[in-house]
Amino acid sequence: MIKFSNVEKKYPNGLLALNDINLTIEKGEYVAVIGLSGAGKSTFIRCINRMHDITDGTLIVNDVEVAGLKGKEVRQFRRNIGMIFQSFNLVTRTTVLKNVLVSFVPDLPFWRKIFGLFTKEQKMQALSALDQVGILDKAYTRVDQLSGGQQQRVALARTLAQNPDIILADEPVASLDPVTAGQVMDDFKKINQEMNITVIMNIHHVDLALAYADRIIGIRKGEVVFDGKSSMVNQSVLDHIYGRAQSIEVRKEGAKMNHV
Ligand SMILES: Nc1ncnc2c1ncn2[C@@H]1O[C@H](COP(=O)(O)OP(=O)(O)OP(=O)(O)O)[C@@H](O)[C@H]1O
Repeated sequence: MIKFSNVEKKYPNGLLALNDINLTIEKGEYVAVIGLSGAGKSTFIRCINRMHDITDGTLIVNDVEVAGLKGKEVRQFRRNIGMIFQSFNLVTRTTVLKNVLVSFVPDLPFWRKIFGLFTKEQKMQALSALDQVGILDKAYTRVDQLSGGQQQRVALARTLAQNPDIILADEPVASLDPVTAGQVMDDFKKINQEMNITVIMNIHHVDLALAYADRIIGIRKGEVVFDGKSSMVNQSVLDHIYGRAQSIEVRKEGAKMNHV
C-alpha cells in the first residue's frame, strides 16, 4: 500500500511541484496519472521510490516511511519497486538476456559482479520474465536490433525479474507508435492482473489511460484535482484537469493517434 499524507515537494529553487497530496493506492491497483506538462506527474511518481525527497508530510510505501530510509536501506527498498522510463534505459550493444540479468547485479557478490557470472537460477528467472512479455525468442538478440516496442518489453522483463510489488512507469509509451503503444499497455495490464503488481503510470495519452487504467489521478499545478475510476472521467473532468482549451487539444491528439 502507498499512502500520501499532506505530502509536499518543493524543489531547491523554491518551486512547489506537489502541494498537500493526500491519497492511498492499494496493492494491485492500476493507476494512470494525467495532467499537463509540468503539472507534477513525474515528481509524484519519483517520490514513491525516493528518486526525489519529499519536503513535508508523510509518504508510506509498503509499511515503510520513505523519508526515513538511509543509504543501504534505500537500495533495499527500491528492490521491490520497478521503474520503467520512456527511453527504455537499456544497454543496446548487448543481448536482451544480459540486459535482463542486470537486474540481479546489486545482489551479486563482488567477484561475480566483476566477471558478470550469473547463477542458473537467475538465468531461468530472466528467461521466464522474457517469456511473460512474449519475447523469449529474442533472448540472444542484440537490443539495438529490436523495435521500440520490443525494447520497452525488455525493460519490462528486466523489472519483472526483480520481482517487484510496484511498477512505476514514467511515460512508457510516449516514443512508440499507436499500435505498439497499445501492445505495451496490454503487457502492463496483463502483469497487473495476473501477478497483482501495482502499476502507477504517467501518461500523456488520455485515451490510453482511460482504456487501460482502473483509476485516474489528475494533477494540476502540483495538486490532485481528480481522483476516481476511469469510468467517471468525462469531458468536464478533463476540462478541470487540463483547462478547457487544452483538454480539447488533448482529445484531438488522442483521436489522431487512433487513426494512424
Ligand atoms: N529538479 C528540478 N528543479 C526545479 N524544478 C523542477 C525540477 N524538476 C522538475 N521541476 C519543475 O517541477 C514542476 C513539475 O515537474 P514534473 O516533471 O513533475 O512535471 P510533469 O507533469 O511530469 O511534466 P511532463 O509531462 O512535461 O514530464 C515543473 O514546473 C518543473 O519545471
